[in-house]
Amino acid sequence: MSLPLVFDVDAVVLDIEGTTSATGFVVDVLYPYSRSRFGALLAERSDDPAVLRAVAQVRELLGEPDADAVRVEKALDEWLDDDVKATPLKTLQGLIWSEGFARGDLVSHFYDDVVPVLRRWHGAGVRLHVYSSGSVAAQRAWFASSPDGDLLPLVDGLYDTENAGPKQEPASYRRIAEASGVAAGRLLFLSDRPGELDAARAAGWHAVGIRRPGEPYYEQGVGDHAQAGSFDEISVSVSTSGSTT
Ligand SMILES: CSCCC(=O)C(=O)COP(=O)(O)O
Ligand SMILES: [Mg+2]
Repeated sequence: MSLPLVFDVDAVVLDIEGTTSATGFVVDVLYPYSRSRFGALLAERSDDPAVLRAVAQVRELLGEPDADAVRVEKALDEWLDDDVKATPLKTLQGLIWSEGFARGDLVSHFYDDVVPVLRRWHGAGVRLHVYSSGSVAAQRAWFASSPDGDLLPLVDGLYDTENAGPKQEPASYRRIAEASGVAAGRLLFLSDRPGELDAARAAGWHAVGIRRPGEPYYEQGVGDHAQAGSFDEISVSVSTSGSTT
C-alpha cells in the first residue's frame, strides 16, 4: 500500500460514478431502469415543468425545435448507449430514479472503503459535498437509499451540471467554491476522470484521482494528479487556522 495522502482542507467534494461507486452498477442497473421508463414519462407527464424544461433542452441540443416525443426518446436512448452526460438526460433519469429509490425498487452502491471514511471525515468536521453529472435529485436519492441506510446527513451540498456547470470546466469549480463559501485552496476534489481533476486544479482546488481496478478510467490513469486506490489512502483534517470565505 502506498503512503497516505494528507490534506488540511475544510471540505471534500465527491464524484459518484467511478469514485464513490461502481460505474458497472450505474450502467447495468440504473441505466436500464431509466431506459424502460422514458416513454411513459414523456407521454404521461408532459406538463410537469421539469419534464417540459428537459424536453426543451433535448430539442435545443439536437437543433430540432419540433422534435416529437418519439424523437426525444430516441435521443435519450442514444445518449444512454454512449454514456453521454447530457443535462436533460440526467434530469429525466433523476426523476425516474428518485421515484424508484422511494418505491424501494432501487438501492444504491458504494465501494466498501467509502462509507466508513465518509463517516470519519464528517465526524472530524470535514464538510462533504457531491459534484456529479447525475442530477441533484438523483444524488439525493442515491445517498438516502444506500445499503448502509440514509447517508444524506453526512452531506452538506449537492452540485450537478445544472447548478454548477460542466465538470470539465474550471468555472464550474469556482461556482461551487462560491456557493459553498469555502476558499478554493481549502477544497479537495476526488474523481476518476482526469479532465475533471484538471478543471478542479485549474480553479485552485486540491485534487486526487481515484483509480479502482475495473473502472473505465483505470488503465488510462489520472495524468500527473496524486492518486489513490481507495479512500483509506487519503487522510483529511481541518486545522483550526483554516480560512473559509
Ligand atoms: C446518482 S448519480 C447516477 C450516476 C450518473 O448518472 C452519472 O452520470 C454519474 O456521473 P459522475 O459525474 O458521478 O461520474
Ligand atoms: Mg466519475
